[in-house]
Amino acid sequence: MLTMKEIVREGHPALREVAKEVDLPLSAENKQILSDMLQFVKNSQDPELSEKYDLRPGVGVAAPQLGLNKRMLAVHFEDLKGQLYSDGYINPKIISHSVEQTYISTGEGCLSVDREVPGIVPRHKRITVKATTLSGEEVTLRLKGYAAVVFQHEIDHLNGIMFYDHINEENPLSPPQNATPCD
Ligand SMILES: O=C(O)C[C@@H](Cc1ccccc1)[C@H](O)SCc1ccccc1
Ligand code: NI
Repeated sequence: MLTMKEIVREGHPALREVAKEVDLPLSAENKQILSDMLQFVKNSQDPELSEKYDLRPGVGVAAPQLGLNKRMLAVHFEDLKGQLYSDGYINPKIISHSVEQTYISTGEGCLSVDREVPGIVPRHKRITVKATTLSGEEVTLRLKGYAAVVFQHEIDHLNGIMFYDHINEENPLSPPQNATPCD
């Protein structure tokens, strides 16, 4: 099973690379990797397992955080309306997004960043994502608010972008124009 030992930390080159598209259908190896990533996120939210294996709670993880140059990510979370998002996604692509922005009022963290980085992280409020799921289904996701933020955070990892790259250096705590909090 994956633990925090497998998560690379800021400074590791994998976090600043643009990850390569993954061949489909998934090889057995890539299917196992993505399945392990999804299980890791689920385990990180389990009180007993997270304590037993010292897992930091997370709602998603991207393959570059395991040092893997692959466009794969896994998420497991409920949005603020209780809709569950729990799957692995391959070659996700944001095909459209709103001009309107959103943000988490308390800022963002990252499993690959072992420090607090205060600041508002502006994100698109609505995004449409095309991807292939762990089971091989081609899907189009229309995401808004918190779900849109989670997917943008993870897709950023596939493009070598860290959440703090989006924080306004002069006014880190000031919400951007045309933006409303998602929480
Ligand atoms: O490092 C990662 O990619 C996982 C992040 C994803 C994330 C961070 C901030 C906002 C949205 C997604 C971890 O989930 S950070 C820890 C965390 C745990 C619960 C809720 C939000 C963030
Ligand atoms: Ni992250």
